[in-house]
Amino acid sequence: MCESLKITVCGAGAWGTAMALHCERQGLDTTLLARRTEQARSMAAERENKDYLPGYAFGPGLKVSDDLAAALSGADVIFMGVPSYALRDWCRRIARLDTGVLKPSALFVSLAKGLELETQKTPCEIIKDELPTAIVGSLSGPTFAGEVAAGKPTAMTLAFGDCLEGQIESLQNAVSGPNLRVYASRDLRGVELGGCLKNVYAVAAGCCQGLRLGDNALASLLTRAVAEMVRVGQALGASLETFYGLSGFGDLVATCHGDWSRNRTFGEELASGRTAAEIIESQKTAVEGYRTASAFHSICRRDGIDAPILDQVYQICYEAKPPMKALADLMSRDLKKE
Ligand SMILES: NC(=O)C1=CN([C@@H]2O[C@H](COP(=O)(O)OP(=O)(O)OC[C@H]3O[C@@H](n4cnc5c(N)ncnc54)[C@H](O)[C@@H]3O)[C@@H](O)[C@H]2O)C=CC1
Ligand SMILES: O=C(CO)COP(=O)(O)O
Repeated sequence: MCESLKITVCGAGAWGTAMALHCERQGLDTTLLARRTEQARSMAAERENKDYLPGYAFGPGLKVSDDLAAALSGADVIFMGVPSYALRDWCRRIARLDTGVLKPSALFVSLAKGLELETQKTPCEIIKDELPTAIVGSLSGPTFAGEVAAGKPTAMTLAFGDCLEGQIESLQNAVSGPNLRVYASRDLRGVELGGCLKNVYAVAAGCCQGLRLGDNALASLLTRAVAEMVRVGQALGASLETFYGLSGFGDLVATCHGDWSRNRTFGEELASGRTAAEIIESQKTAVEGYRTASAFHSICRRDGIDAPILDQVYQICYEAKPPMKALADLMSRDLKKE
């Protein structure tokens, strides 16, 4: 059953590439689909993604393409490995394909961890907007691309709201192997929100580390971030337990500590005095926490959700508030019960 699954990974950034490498090693019929022809050509020639994930050779069975229709034709599982801000464009291109290219039973699995700035929608909501009949889910957790590409042990959560139990199980089995263990969840909203929220808290953690505030400060920040994550997530319809799982607490810990994290590094650079816009403009890799902080800020203001850490990250990113002043404001709020 697993060996017959046809997988297409849309987006040849670091994470899409790592997932494609993993699926190929699982023996799945896997195609990595790039948006740009020149990138597809260089990956096919070099058998490596030198732009976004250098140093990890493609397995012999991994196919590379820039042909949307050919790559998606007959696919059982379509991983959307693109940043949230590029997802709607990808979905619109897919929606324009001829009828019959996509299998009606195809599963669309988002790998993205960010909210759309303008609509404040999650990646799966964006996919549903553009492809209303698609069956959508999310695969999330503490999963730095380089470690998955290297085959280091990893665990993650696969969430679907509306597909058949057998379909989830089949994908869970197909993707799980000796180095990757996939848990299943029905709380799609919680899994998506956890992945989006942790990227904003990773920016705060980076500020904390950049300012050399110490281990006590970082531990306190992460603990209060979990409390805030639960409060925001529950207000938006997610289940509490999900935030204590791999896609919530698990990814928060990884992203706030890991040297790999672009969001955490972005926070460190903010602490060094650079402005958010300047840092974002100077790099081509995704820092989802930047736009996502603004999207959550709008949601929390609209719905009256108390989220002081998100609010301070927003002010640092968009109102040029010095991180040290943000810390002072967090510390001087009214005292509370834990
Ligand atoms: N890198 C990682 O370790 C992990 C990343 N993720 C998530 O996966 C998603 C993709 O991230 P990465 O693969 O790391 O990205 P990346 O930073 O490696 O690459 C950016 C990708 O976005 C594409 N892109 C940039 N601007 C675009 C635009 N305007 N229109 C269309 N495409 C554009 C680039 O061509 C490239 O494929 C993000 O939501 C990220 O949070 C999730 C888990 C792990
Ligand atoms: O989501 C990730 C790890 O799980 C990657 O985090 P960054 O986008 O901060 O690098």
